[in-house]
Amino acid sequence: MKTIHVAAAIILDGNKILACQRGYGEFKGGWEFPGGKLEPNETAEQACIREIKEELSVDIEVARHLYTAEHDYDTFHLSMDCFVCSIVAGTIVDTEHEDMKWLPLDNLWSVDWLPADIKVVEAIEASLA
Ligand SMILES: Nc1nc2c([nH]c(=O)n2[C@H]2C[C@H](O)[C@@H](COP(=O)(O)OP(=O)(O)OP(=O)(O)O)O2)c(=O)[nH]1
Repeated sequence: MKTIHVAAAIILDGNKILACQRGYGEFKGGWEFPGGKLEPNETAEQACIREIKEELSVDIEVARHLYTAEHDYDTFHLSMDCFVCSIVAGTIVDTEHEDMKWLPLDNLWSVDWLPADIKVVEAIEASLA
């Protein structure tokens, strides 16, 4: 099975994190962390910063790597590096997602996360909540 490498941002603002709802494709309607696939010769951290700029139009700073989610979907294996980040410049303009929510750390299960994200949310609860 092919492996897809993705970098995702857990954007923290006070006691809230940003959750985004996919607007297209196979996982449309599911909730995720903003991010995307690594390009050749790019580190996961670089991909994370680039994707957030492309998707949300803001500059982020990466505080630390929190968790790598490994998940077998039907047609590919996902390896997703998740970084705790904060916005350092700009205002969010989201052109890509169906919806977006700032979720309080004590209410992270109020959206329907993509399968690979369940363990990420558990890791957030264990270390941030
Ligand atoms: N960005 C992101 N992707 C996730 C998460 N959880 C999860 O299973 N995925 C999956 C969905 C996609 O198959 C893949 C991410 O790829 P992507 O965001 O570039 O989405 P995509 O394949 O539709 O992008 P593209 O080829 O159209 O540029 O990882 C998550 O929390 N964030």
